[in-house]
Amino acid sequence: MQTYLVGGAVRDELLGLEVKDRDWVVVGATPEQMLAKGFTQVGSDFPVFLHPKTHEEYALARTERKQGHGYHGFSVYSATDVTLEEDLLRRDLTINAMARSEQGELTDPFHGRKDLEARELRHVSEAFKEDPLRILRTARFAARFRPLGFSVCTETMELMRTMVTEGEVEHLVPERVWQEIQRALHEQAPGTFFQVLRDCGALTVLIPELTPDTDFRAVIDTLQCVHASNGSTAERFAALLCSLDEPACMARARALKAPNDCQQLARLTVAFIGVIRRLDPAQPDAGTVLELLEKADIWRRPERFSNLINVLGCALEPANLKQLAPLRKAADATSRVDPQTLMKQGFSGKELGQAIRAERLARIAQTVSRPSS
Ligand SMILES: Nc1ccn([C@@H]2O[C@H](COP(=O)(O)OP(=O)(O)OP(=O)(O)O)[C@@H](O)[C@H]2O)c(=O)n1
Repeated sequence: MQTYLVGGAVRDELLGLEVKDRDWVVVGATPEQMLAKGFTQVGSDFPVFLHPKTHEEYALARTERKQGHGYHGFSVYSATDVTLEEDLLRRDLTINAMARSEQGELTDPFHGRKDLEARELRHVSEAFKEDPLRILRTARFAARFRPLGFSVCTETMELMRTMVTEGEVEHLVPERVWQEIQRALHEQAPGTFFQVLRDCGALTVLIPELTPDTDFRAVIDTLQCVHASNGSTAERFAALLCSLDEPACMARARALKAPNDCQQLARLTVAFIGVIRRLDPAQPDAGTVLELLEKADIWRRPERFSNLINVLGCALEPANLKQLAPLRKAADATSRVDPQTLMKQGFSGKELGQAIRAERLARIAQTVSRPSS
């Protein structure tokens, strides 16, 4: 029995990066031997075990072959005669297909180290085609390692284009797609993820609303700006969809099964952008401003409002950016309207609602509808 460190840990160590998760491959062992050593088996699809002390994952060497479309229908073969090289061959990218033995020796049959040095993301073999999720993974690695100078090599980009043409991307389930998008949004260059998907044609399937006419440079810059401000997933997702109109944005957010907070922030972002572009910068209309603040329910959701302002600060064109200051001032002024005071004045029920609204409107008019002095 031989144990090897594999995948991301070997890659990151060679890049001089911090290693977070360590995955291991065990060659020449049976499940019974692993259990006898105190490992616990996890996952029913393939033989993967958790180390009794470190709880790191140890997978028995295996080969995989695809039978159906998409992410379903893999047949897994695991036995003591599966070699390390065979296990590495089933992997996605050469930089992820290296192994290090317990003695420190590197096994690198697909020249992952050379590709690391050349900063190239390259598929290991044609088996890459068997898993369309790998298109998203490759785009994600491109987004992660872009600051180090990595890009997808020509041959892999070609292969990914073929996979898209053959309809493979359509078989991915929304949950898996969302998982990759969510991770990609937090990589170092999130825009690169979508650029790679665009270059291979997958974006037309996954987010068709981002059409060839979309100002993609602006989308990438907005994403990068939100990334630089350490924005949440919802802020990043809103930045991604901010160039759409409200119905298109909502339809796509739902189809992607984005979580509720992401859907809502994206919807508010596109709604605000649409109205802000039409506001008179010298004298914004108080009623319109109030409607916007109501739509965002800023009094009950102040944190979401500050997320919204952050995305808008990245998404708006310079000419419209100056509208954010009056919006903030209006938010501040209206948040000081106290329903308790109005109740003491005798307002209740529907009238209380109207009085609150009237008071908010008056305060907005005072703060934003006059040219600021
Ligand atoms: N669809 C996939 C998923 C995983 N792998 C292989 O399994 C390893 C571990 O997968 P994962 O933990 O998802 O990725 P890491 O490379 O460890 O990257 P991360 O830093 O994101 O954890 C990868 O390196 C790769 O060799 C693969 O070939 N194809």
